Amino acid sequence: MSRVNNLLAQLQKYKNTSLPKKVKIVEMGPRDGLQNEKTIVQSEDKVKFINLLSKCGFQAIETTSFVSKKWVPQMGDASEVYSKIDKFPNVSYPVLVPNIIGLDQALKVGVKEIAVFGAASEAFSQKNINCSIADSLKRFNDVVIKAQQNGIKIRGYVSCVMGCPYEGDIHPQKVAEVTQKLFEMGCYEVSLGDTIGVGTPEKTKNLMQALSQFDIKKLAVHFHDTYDRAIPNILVALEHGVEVVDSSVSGLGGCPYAGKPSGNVATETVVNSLNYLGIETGIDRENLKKASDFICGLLNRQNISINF
Ligand SMILES: CC(C)(COP(=O)([O-])OP(=O)([O-])OC[C@H]1O[C@@H](n2cnc3c(N)ncnc32)[C@H](O)[C@@H]1OP(=O)([O-])[O-])[C@@H](O)C(=O)NCCC(=O)NCCSC(=O)C[C@@](C)(O)CC(=O)[O-]
Repeated sequence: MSRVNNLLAQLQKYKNTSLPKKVKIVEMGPRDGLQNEKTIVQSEDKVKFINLLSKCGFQAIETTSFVSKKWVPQMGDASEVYSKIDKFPNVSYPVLVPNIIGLDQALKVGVKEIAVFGAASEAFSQKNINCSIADSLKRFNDVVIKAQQNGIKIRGYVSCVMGCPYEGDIHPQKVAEVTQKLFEMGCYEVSLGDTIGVGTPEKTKNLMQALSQFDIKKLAVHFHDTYDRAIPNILVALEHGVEVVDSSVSGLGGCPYAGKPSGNVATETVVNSLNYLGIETGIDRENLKKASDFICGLLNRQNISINF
C-alpha cells in the first residue's frame, strides 16, 4: 500500500470518533529539526526559516536551545537567532534551557517562554544532559524559580516515554513520576517525547491511562516518526483528549543523543491528517510549503511529509 493510502486507511478508522475540534501544533523544525541535521544552517538562514514559519499560523515555534555549543554545535547561535527573528504578536517562541547558564543567556535576549527537558530514562538523562533524573529535576527547579521571577512561561518535556535507545522499555509509571515533578515545579504543560519513535497505539493507550491523574489539556504529545507510527499514536492521544501536538516541518531532525536519528512527525502530515478529520489547526498550508521548500532546499534534503 502507498504511504498515502496507508495513512488514509488509518484516518478512516477515526472518521466517526469523538476527537477534539481544534488542535494546537507546536512547530519544532528550527530546534528539534535543525539540531540533528548534519549541515549547520547559517544564523541568517535560520532567521529566514523562522520568519517564514511565523506566517503559517502557529501559536508556538520552538526556536532554538540555550545549551552547550560543545554538545550541540547546531544550536550554538541561539542568542543571535533569537535576537534577530521577527516576533509575531500571536506567536510564542519557546527555547530549550537545561540549566541556569542557559536561562541567563535566554533572559539577556528577552526570551518569554522556555522549556526544561527531562527524561523517564536514567541512561538517556546521563547521555543527553550529563546528570541523573534526580539531579536534572533539582536543576530545573532552580531554572523554574528564576524563570518565574522573570515572568517567563515554562513548558516541560519528558523524553523516552515509550522506550529508550539505551535502556529499552520504560515503564509508564516512571513517565508519570517525572511528569508529576514537572507540574509541581510550575510547568504549564508537559510534552511527552517518544524520542526514538518506538511507540505504538497500544503503548500510547497504556501511557494515556497511566497519566490519567493529570489534566489532559496540559499534556502534549511529541512523536518521532521512525517507524511511520506517529499518526496512529497521535490519533490515540487525541481520542484520550490531548489537544497539543508537536511536529517538525517536512519531518526534519531528531535528538543527537537518541542513537538512530529520527525526525519528529512532519507538520504537513499532521495538518493534512487533522484537516481530513475536520479538526481545525489554523495552519496555512501554502505558507507551510514555502517554509518547507526553503529549508529542504537549503539542506538539500527530501521533504518526507505525506501530502494528499
Ligand atoms: C546540559 C549541559 C550543558 C551539561 O553539560 P556539562 O558538560 O555537564 O555542563 P557543565 O555545567 O559541567 O559545564 C561544562 C561547560 O559547558 C558550559 N555550559 C554549561 N551549560 C551551558 C549552557 N546552558 N549553555 C552554554 N554553555 C553551557 C559551561 O560554561 C562549561 O564551559 P567551559 O567552562 O567548559 O568552557 C550539556 O549536557 C548540554 O548542553 N546538553 C544538550 C543536550 C541537548 O540539547 N539535547 C538535545 C535536546 S533534548 C531533545 O531533543 C529531546 C526532546 C526535548 O526533543 C524531546 C524528545 O524528543 O524526547
